[in-house]
Amino acid sequence: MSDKSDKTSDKTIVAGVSVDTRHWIGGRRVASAETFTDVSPIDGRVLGEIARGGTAEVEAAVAAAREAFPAWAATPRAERARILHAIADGVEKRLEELAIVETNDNGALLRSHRRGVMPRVAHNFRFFADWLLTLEHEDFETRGHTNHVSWDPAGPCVLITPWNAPLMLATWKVAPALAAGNTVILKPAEWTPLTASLLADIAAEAGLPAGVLNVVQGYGSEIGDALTSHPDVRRISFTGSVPTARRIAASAAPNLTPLSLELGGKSPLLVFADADLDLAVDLAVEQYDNAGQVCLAATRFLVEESVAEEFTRRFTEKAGALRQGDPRDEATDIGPTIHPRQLEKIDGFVRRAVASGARVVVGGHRVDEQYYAPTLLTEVAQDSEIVQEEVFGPVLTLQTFTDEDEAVRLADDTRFGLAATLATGDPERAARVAERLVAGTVWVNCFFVRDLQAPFGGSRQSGVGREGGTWSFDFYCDLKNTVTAPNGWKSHG
Ligand SMILES: NC(=O)C1=CN([C@@H]2O[C@H](COP(=O)(O)OP(=O)(O)OC[C@H]3O[C@@H](n4cnc5c(N)ncnc54)[C@H](O)[C@@H]3O)[C@@H](O)[C@H]2O)C=CC1
Ligand SMILES: O=C(O)/C=C/C=C(\O)C(=O)O
Repeated sequence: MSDKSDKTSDKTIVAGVSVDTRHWIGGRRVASAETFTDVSPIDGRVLGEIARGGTAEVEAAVAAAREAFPAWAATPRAERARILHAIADGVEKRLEELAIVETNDNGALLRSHRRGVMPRVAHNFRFFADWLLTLEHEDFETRGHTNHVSWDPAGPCVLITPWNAPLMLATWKVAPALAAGNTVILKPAEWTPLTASLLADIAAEAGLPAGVLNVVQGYGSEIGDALTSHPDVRRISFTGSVPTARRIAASAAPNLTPLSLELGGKSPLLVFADADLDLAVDLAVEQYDNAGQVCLAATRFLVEESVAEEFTRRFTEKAGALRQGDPRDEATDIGPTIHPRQLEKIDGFVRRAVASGARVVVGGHRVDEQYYAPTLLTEVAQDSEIVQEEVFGPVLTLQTFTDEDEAVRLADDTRFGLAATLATGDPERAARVAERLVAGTVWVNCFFVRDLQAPFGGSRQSGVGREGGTWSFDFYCDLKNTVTAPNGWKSHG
């Protein structure tokens, strides 16, 4: 680790935007002796050489977060909220830059970043700033004693985030952690390190004190183990894969550091014969969003047998009209996968499925080493790998069912439980089925309607805990109940 805070060579220019490639620790830019290469999934072009952190950078970042904690925790809520709104202002001011850098870094559609994702980044800060100010628990009495519940800041929080929606998912965690009065060490995914660095600039410009937000860059376990096993870390929030979550849980276990885990899914889309079939097909085609690299994606279509043929016909027609290509082009519907390694993984899933009897209805092949054709497979067994495991690419399966019980049985028969989507014209059926499904979120005749007030997370191996609204504050705070004797002085109740 070395301090090279004056060197302009520690910046890279991405689509005309200057991005610092060093860590952000204690309000200073910090370089590492080693770097890693960040490439664009659009065309494999090198975007920059990024500081490759390890134990020394983690020690420095945790120390900075620990030092900054008491003052930030003591900062009045209204002032914390004001600074979070100023960060949101900064995000909105630089929205176009953030959108173009993110698209170059993770390959998701520029039009989505401009119009959907980056506005949500700003909203994450505004929402949690405002929610903080409403956070009250009514005092209540126990045999004349008053119970007062408070949300106390917990301390330094480690936030580890993935590449599929880098800044959106990072700020989902950063905003409530900061609002709660904690300090943060953010580690973005090594495939998408850039917008986290821009966030550090924006936060500093907004007046966030040094050390309150730290950004460390580096490879998964190379830097991750030091972060997650650190005894001074009070919370760990992680979004990513199940194997990494297991490793993080093991690393955090000796300190009993509380964890929030938002993991993968294998969510179903249930289409009943009484559904509006055009709506069902629209919902189905949406599952190719972000080239299928969305944890919430309903990747398993379960369609009532009597409408399966017509559903498949309409889906095939609609999917065939999708335009795959450069995500910077406004006309593109599906961009690249994040990395050739991810594409290899996707292709492996499809080849193994076909070898074991799956029939390709749509796609089923790579376009080149970055782009995978949107794919639909049918004639897949419930216990097959392609039905049970998360692919995280534009690969969907279709199975049929004959009645509601079978639909629910198939829907619930994986180790995941993140989300489920229903298409039905019968509100009573919707209520009945929703109640029986194991899922953190159920959408009825809609998809991806998200509200930060709602609890968000997964059941079974899709996660541990919920974030969103008050649930975020429950996680990022040490809840305390202060019991006061009648008249404020009598003891033992
Ligand atoms: N939101 C989601 O549900 C996501 C799910 N995935 C799933 O995971 C699969 C693999 O993708 P990866 O990028 O390899 O996911 P991953 O779970 O390995 O990476 C996510 C984050 O964890 C970090 N990380 C990795 N090892 C760590 C460790 N030992 N300690 C602390 N942090 C660590 C990474 O650097 C990254 O920031 C995907 O194919 C997909 O199935 C991936 C990204 C997001
Ligand atoms: O957009 C959201 O609210 C949540 C998105 C979550 C994912 O896409 C993910 O973790 O993969």
